[in-house]
Amino acid sequence: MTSKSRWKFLAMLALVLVAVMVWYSISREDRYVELFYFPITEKKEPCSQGEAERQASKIFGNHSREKPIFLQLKDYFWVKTPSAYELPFGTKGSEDLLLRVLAITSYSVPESIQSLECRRCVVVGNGHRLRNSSLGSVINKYDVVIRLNNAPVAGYEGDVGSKTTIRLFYPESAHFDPKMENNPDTLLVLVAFKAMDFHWIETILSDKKRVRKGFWKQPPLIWDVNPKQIRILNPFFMEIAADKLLGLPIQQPRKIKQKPTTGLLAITLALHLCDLVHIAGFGYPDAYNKKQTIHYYEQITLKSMAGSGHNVSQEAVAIKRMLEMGAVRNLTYF
Ligand SMILES: CC(=O)N[C@H]1[C@H]([C@H](O)[C@H](O)CO)O[C@](OP(=O)(O)OC[C@H]2O[C@@H](n3ccc(N)nc3=O)[C@H](O)[C@@H]2O)(C(=O)O)C[C@@H]1O
Ligand SMILES: CC(=O)N[C@@H]1[C@@H](O)[C@H](O[C@@H]2O[C@H](CO)[C@H](O)[C@H](O)[C@H]2O)[C@@H](CO)O[C@H]1O
Repeated sequence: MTSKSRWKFLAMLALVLVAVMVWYSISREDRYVELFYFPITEKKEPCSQGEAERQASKIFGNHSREKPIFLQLKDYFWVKTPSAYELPFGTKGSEDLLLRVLAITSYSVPESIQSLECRRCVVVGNGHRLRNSSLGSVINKYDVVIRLNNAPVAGYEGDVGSKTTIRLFYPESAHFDPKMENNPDTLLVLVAFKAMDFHWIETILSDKKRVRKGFWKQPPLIWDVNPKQIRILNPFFMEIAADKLLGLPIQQPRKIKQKPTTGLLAITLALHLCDLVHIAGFGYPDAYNKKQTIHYYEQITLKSMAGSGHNVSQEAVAIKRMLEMGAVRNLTYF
């Protein structure tokens, strides 16, 4: 081989190598390397009482832990607790509807959670990263498993587990067959975004005439749940997720409503309820990755989220910050 053709050969080799590297990085779900991933052991994680509280106080301030997780009748019946903001950041203007809902639901944190010496929690996001993760048995080992919206477990147990301690939802995200996707004692926690969300749960639980208008997607008209399972999330957590994690304005013009995703809200909640907070299934593809499906259970892309009022890149920054400071740990990659 002459020296000229040797150089040609080496240049070709380098080109092929670069092409393979580019192909590899594009074929990945997105361009993040496996940052903030920790290997999973079969043992229960060591749990330090008060750890999440210490971390939460750094992010949300010292007094956020004093807030009740769920709204209580006594705060709206005898004493009319004033709220500075309207839904979804407060209850201002929705008190009457809320009062009727609180009269037929409950607010207690179940004894099974109260009695734990140290609360190990995992928040399971709906992200595609859970697919083929085989994390099911790991997820089932946590004391509290928090799930979101209509994310299924049936048929996905190997990847996402089958235990659901808490599920956050709103009418448009309620699963039509709640018995199939939850356990008999799962707490179904309503995240209210508008007064109609209180009205919907009232009509369901009291079997009153359903209202079809006022929702961006038709919620269930019949919903087979036990009222004892229902809780109403304190909108305070939506307020601090928006303010302290995303720096969003709380008072916004009616049309442009920026708000945290339900997953970010769930992490905020977990940092107030738990001693240890792990997450799994969080992280969106990059915006240019238009064909990548976002859920572990259905084929939809980022396009479906246009008009949702979420800024997923800003949320990724907030989650990375929490991972870096050790407030939460990640079972999948980010
Ligand atoms: C069309 C639409 O409005 N989609 C919204 C859906 C939809 O309403 C429900 O799935 C019910 O069908 O709900 C949302 O979210 P969604 O139900 O998709 O996902 C729940 C939470 O998981 C985290 N997630 C999800 C996918 C992904 N690739 N990475 C993630 O990190 C997010 O934190 C997300 O909140 C929602 O409530 O936040 C936000 C989505 O914008
Ligand atoms: C004013 C109004 O109803 N806006 C709707 C948004 O709330 C809704 O976003 C969705 O609103 C939900 C609350 O109802 C959750 O925040 C969810 O994460 C978010 O995606 C989008 C969905 O495509 O449709 C608009 O018409």
